[in-house]
Amino acid sequence: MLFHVRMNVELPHDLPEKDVADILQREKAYSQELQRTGKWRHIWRIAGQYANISIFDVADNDELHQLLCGLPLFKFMDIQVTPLLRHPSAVRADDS
Ligand SMILES: O=C(O)CC1=CCC(=O)O1
Repeated sequence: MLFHVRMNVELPHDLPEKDVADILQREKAYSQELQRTGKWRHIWRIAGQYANISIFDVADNDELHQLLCGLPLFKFMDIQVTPLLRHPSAVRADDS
């Protein structure tokens, strides 16, 4: 199942710099590992915002929930999820 996920990040201003660096390093490693598995298909920065648009390809809602809850930045994020399905007018056989 494909999901469009928007993640808005808001880090507390009083979070110590070394904690921020640690979280961001772990976030990058976690995200890149999921991208390598194909579960996190796309990640795009939203211009001018500390936010991204991502596409996940996972088995079901439960798997998506588990993956999102595992994000090191999870507690600092506002996450909006939109389930996707193929449009009947799409001309490509896949979305790669
Ligand atoms: O920077 C972001 O948009 C938050 C984020 C999600 C995965 C990642 O590496 O950073």
